[in-house]
Amino acid sequence: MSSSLIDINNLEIAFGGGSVRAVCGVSFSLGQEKLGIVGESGSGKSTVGRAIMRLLPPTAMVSAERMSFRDVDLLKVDERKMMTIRGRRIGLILQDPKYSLNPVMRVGEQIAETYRLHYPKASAKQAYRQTLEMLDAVKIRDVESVARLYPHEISGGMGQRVMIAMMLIAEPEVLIADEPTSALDVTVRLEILALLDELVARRNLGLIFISHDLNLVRNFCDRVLIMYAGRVVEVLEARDLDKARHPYTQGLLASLPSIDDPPARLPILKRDPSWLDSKVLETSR
Ligand SMILES: Nc1ncnc2c1ncn2[C@@H]1O[C@H](COP(=O)(O)OP(=O)(O)OP(=O)(O)O)[C@@H](O)[C@H]1O
Repeated sequence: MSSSLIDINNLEIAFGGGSVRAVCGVSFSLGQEKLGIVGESGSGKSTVGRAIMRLLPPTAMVSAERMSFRDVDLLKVDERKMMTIRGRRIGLILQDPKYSLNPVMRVGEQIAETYRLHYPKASAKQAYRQTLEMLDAVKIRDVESVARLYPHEISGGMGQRVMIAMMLIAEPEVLIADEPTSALDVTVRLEILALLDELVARRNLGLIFISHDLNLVRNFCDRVLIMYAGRVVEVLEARDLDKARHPYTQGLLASLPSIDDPPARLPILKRDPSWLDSKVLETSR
């Protein structure tokens, strides 16, 4: 068995009876690391994440030479077994906690309910104690007061902390975070990133961090996968991004605005049809 948490080889995903090729020949593996997947809107990042969680609609046509989590074949596993993996061994964090929290239930009750779902033998008192502990683990102060609030009474950053707390209850091995900080302002974003960073390190998790923000990913992740039109065009250690060889990655880097040296005009990203057939450029680890 390989030491990877997730192993994907030649993943193809199409919609519309094959007319929309959303993901074409994507291969990568994830260890206990922070792997960023970066690309523009529509490049297929979220589709890859949802395929791993087996959350694509039935109309999606999915094939791969391999798509596994540990020793589980994600191409063949049935829905019953998948329910023991999804949200338990692989956690998902989405952009906006507003849509994931129940608006008419207090935050603490929602966490306690999740706890009792995972640990059905736990008493109400135990679940409440764990709820406060989870809120504390995601660095919320005055946990008892926060537990009594409704989702509309908490800020976006606090909502994201609550979602992370709920997801940690099951002690997952892999986290997939799809634009988890895009709805947050800059300071709160940094706090949530620091929290994720600490949790990944302390719990030895593997993190797939999906984002359109190359600057953020280069500072936060260990390794970066650049996607263009459903394909992985380049894989790099985050610290080596300046050595990117693919013209698309180079174009993305050149279009990042700089505070120190603002260009008079940001360059327009040029695209080349030959990129659709080019080999993945990979810097060896
Ligand atoms: N359920 C679906 N039915 C049809 N096409 C879909 C479906 N889901 C995704 N697609 C198509 O697959 C392609 C990839 O979409 P995806 O959402 O993965 O891109 P993305 O890189 O995550 O973009 P964004 O950053 O905007 O979320 C797009 O062309 C999209 O329109």
